[in-house]
Amino acid sequence: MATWMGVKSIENVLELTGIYFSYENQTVLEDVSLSLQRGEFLGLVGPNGSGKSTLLKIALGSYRPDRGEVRLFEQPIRRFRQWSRIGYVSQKANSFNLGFPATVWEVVASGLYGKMGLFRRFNKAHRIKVDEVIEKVGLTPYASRNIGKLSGGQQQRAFIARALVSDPELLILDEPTVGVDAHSAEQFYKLLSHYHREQGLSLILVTHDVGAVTTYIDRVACLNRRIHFHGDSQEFVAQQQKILSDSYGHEVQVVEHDH
Ligand SMILES: Nc1ncnc2c1ncn2[C@@H]1O[C@H](COP(=O)(O)OP(=O)(O)OP(=O)(O)O)[C@@H](O)[C@H]1O
Repeated sequence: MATWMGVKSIENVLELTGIYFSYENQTVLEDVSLSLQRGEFLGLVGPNGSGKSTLLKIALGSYRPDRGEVRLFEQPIRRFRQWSRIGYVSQKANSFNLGFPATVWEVVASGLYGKMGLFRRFNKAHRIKVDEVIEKVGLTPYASRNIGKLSGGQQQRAFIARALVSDPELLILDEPTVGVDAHSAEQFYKLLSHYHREQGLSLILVTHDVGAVTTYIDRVACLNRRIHFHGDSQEFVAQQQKILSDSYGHEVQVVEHDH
């Protein structure tokens, strides 16, 4: 973290400024600015097709915006090289190829490749790390099982473990609880909350589960082509019907989590 005369300045792990993006002739993002400070847990909500996944892909450098600037860990994205500081779990993890011949352990261990260089030889410390993360996500009994033989929720936990095994500072999750039952989703939010609180992990969670947003998350951004709200989750809760009807264009029923 940058310091000047002993005063800690706040570090943005992600900063998007004035982003515009179109697919062929469809404008998907218009003047979107959003930032995430170190240690923040941001929920990104918005209706289907509102540009959430596109925005994440821009943040991760997969797409280049038509206009605007992306900064990661205070560096312009074109100069950023430390990709192992960022973990990403895409929506596609939900539709993983069930025939893929790898065990849970191997899938999780593959998350270390980025840090290991060319020869990819696991030493004892690597193996301990993989075992630890598998235990944290509650998959120890399934470690040697083929990933395709797990339930959707268990597979999802394996993909989170793969993203966490390299100790990222920022974790980006695109709708990780789709197709996961309510109890598993709750466990999953608790796990994220643990990493957030205990290890200061910065998180962006794309979700349609507005109830989770209000329970576990510090800040909320509501996107529908433009940012319709960006602020504290308390403030979001206080005004959520208005914010959601502005951005979704209709009344939204909010399911409260029971805490
Ligand atoms: N590769 C693509 N080519 C053309 N159009 C696309 C492409 N990907 C997404 N779109 C369109 O861009 C818009 C934004 O899509 P995006 O996936 O970013 O939305 P989203 O908010 O993540 O949606 P959801 O909540 O349904 O996952 C949608 O209208 C979508 O149809």
